[in-house]
Amino acid sequence: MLVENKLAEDQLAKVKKFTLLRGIWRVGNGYWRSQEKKYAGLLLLAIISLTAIDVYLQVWLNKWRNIFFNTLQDRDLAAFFDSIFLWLILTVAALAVTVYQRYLHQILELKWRTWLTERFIQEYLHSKKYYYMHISDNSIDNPDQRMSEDVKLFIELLLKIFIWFLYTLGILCSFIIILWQLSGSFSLSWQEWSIVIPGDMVWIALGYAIMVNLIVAKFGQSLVHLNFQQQCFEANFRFGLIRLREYAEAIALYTGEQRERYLLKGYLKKVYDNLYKYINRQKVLDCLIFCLYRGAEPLPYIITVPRFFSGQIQLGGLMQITAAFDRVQKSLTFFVGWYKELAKLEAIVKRLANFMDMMEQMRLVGGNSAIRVIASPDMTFSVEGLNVRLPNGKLLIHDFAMKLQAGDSLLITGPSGCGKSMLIKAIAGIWPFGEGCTRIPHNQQCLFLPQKPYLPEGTLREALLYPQSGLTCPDEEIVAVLKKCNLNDLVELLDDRENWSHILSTGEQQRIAFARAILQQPPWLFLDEATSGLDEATEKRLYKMLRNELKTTGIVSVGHRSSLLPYHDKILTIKEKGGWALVA
Ligand SMILES: Nc1ncnc2c1ncn2[C@@H]1O[C@H](COP(=O)(O)OP(=O)(O)OP(=O)(O)O)[C@@H](O)[C@H]1O
Repeated sequence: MLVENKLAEDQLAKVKKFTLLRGIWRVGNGYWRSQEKKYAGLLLLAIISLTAIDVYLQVWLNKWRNIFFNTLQDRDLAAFFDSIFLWLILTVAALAVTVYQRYLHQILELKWRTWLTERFIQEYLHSKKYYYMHISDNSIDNPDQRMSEDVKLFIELLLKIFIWFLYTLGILCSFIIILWQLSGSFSLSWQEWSIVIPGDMVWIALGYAIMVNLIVAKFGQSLVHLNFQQQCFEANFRFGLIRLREYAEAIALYTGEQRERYLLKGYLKKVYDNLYKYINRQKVLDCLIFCLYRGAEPLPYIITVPRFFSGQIQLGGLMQITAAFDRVQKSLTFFVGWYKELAKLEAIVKRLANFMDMMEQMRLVGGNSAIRVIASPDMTFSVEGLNVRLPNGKLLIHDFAMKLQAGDSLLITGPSGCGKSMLIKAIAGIWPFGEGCTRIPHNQQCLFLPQKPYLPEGTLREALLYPQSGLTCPDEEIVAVLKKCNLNDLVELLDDRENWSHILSTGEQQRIAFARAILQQPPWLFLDEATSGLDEATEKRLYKMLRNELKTTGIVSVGHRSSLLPYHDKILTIKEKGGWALVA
């Protein structure tokens, strides 16, 4: 279909244009413009201030090294104990700063995560996007994982990297100044030209860090892609396990264990293969990082020791220089240590941005649907020029039209797979693929009873009144309806909390759906093979009850059995090649 192809192209173009910063902004900026922005801003400010204090304490600890080692060299016991006391004060201060910085960091993480997850859930449920994603051809994998795991990791990693970046920047700026002050100089001469360059240690640290960053960036690039794939494979494997649990009974009845093992093995193999590649790549990177870090350790000693031996600096100075060099060098190679985390963040941001794009596209699928759903000027339910299509554009039903008054009933029949379920969904206004117009009486509730009813977790009473959360109904009325639907055994269980869709038989669930319809008295009722699990006598009884209890309700049913004919005054037969015939 044209809309779908266009959406797929847009999707591809967006993935190609993806950059990490743009992706982070897209996923994360909403929170900082939300109602919580002031509180979040204060928290962030407190965290940044504590980070700055931490940097300040580190600078002091560096100065302390100079003092401490000089007391050793001078064999000055009183000064030695003074320096130990200073160390104690600095350590206690560092402890308080670290603990509170971490505490506030976690609070911010929690608030942001809750906000963002709620936002995703709200968006996902809005305009039936969850449903369009479910029926679309080019949808994304595992939206559930994206809303739970990916959102959590996104915020965890982003805040961690941001705070570390600030901390490292603070350390870098402070220690570059210290190192510059403590450094010696070197001279370059060529023919009669000679130039003295101060800050030898700073230049060496800088040169070394550039080299390390370039090497690691080259080797680490493939980790981003492997990480992205890993998240998908892990999610697919988890989804396979969930399906096994969900369809446990059917699989057991088919004795499909071997086939399931084969499928799960397939998912697991992908997880294993990709992780194996990742681990191998990581091994090379770890080896490189280790060599590059260790390689830098003797550098400051080698360069500074001549000044120490010649008496230009004391032992404390030597120790302070090496510590400062270590700090500067490590800060400059920040990217190296965080490459793994950045790779992970990039993969997660891609998945979340991709999910947001898909939700946007699903909004368009709903909003741009050429099946217009408009309010009917009177109490009639009508359809005009309706073409029903598959998501790929294939036409199933051509130019359908009908008009129903309140209390009318229509039965849709036809061979299996001809498009009856899609037609009833299109009439009810939830199938977006096709063209035409559906007029639904303004503000009138349409209740849909599918072949497999949905019973939410909770009490049986809540399941009966679903989706009306605020609806209350006297017990006598509920009991009477349950009895009419031949569900006497459930009367005692009204307030029991169970996973009803696992406990009740398909026929019982279908009878619950009928009870729901009687209790809620909707003006329009759609039944898609809603009695397929029932014997003919029960089906007859329930339809009779529907007609008696819901006299003004318009009913549209899909069904195969001829026993349904007497309960409907119009019969629609779907024929081959999109044809149809309506008999009143
Ligand atoms: N989300 C979907 N994406 C692509 N094709 C679909 C989708 N849902 C259903 N189909 C296909 O559309 C066709 C019509 O499906 P539909 O469920 O409307 O048939 P039906 O007439 O109700 O069949 P039955 O009587 O067996 O329930 C089928 O060939 C089905 O495979």
